[in-house]
Amino acid sequence: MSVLFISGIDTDIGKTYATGMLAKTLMQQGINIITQKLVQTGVGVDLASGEMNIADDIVTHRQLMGVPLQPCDLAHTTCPYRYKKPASPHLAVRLADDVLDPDVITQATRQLQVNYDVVLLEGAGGLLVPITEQLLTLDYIATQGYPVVLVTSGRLGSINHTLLSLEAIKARGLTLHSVIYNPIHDNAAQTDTEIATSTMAFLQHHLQQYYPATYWLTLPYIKQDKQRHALPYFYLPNGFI
Ligand SMILES: Nc1ncnc2c1ncn2[C@@H]1O[C@H](COP(=O)(O)OP(=O)(O)OP(=O)(O)O)[C@@H](O)[C@H]1O
Ligand SMILES: C[C@H](N)[C@H](N)CCCCCC(=O)O
Ligand SMILES: [Mg+2]
Repeated sequence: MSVLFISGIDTDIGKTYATGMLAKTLMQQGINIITQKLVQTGVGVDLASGEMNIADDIVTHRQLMGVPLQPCDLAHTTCPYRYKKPASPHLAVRLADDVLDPDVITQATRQLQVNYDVVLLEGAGGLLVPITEQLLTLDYIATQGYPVVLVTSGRLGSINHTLLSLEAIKARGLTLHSVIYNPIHDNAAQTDTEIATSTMAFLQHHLQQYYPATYWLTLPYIKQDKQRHALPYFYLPNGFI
């Protein structure tokens, strides 16, 4: 499998951190890997050139990987579609008076595949986020047949969001490659730790029962200044890729 689609149960659930950490770990295992962002909203404009900046999530991926921005980043191949409004892509595209052509994204992925063995393609928000008025993220994944990695957490509400995402993936006949549990909400300030622990156990059990071939991974907590602190170890099961 050379393209994995990284989705999550919602926006801000940790897809970017999971994608960067996966890329870093697989890179350390000798895999020639790159990340891509489906479409980025909430992007700033470079004052000097007037051009849209490189996608924020791509910048974070490279920081986590510990590599500089690549030529394919500077050429925006890793995220051709970038928009100013921090909103659902279909709205951000409309407000920019633009048209998003999914074939452009597919061509960008194919171009990356020429130079890299694995592409991790991060979505925007969750699986049913519209990238155009007519096309949901999941519609796009289904046309490509990409296996899905789903990022979740232990915050109250995650069980429902996770199982709904699994139903949607199954309904399209797609492969659920793995579920990544992000412990970001596991401290008492964010949610009840008893709820987080129970949510994790419930989801793990559900996967063992109904998705025995799916990997379960736990993302480490990453200190905010990722460039100064050594990154924690991210355990990937044997045969993950
Ligand atoms: N494992 C983690 N360790 C530390 N901080 C985290 C972790 N996961 C997420 N965060 C924090 O939560 C924020 C949101 O996470 P992230 O940007 O990965 O979300 P996302 O799912 O990629 O959102 P989007 O839909 O906008 O792409 C991050 O900016 C970071 O501050
Ligand atoms: C701007 C934000 N951080 C994301 N990149 C976009 C999230 C879109 C969510 C749309 C929705 O589910 O209502
Ligand atoms: Mg992201």
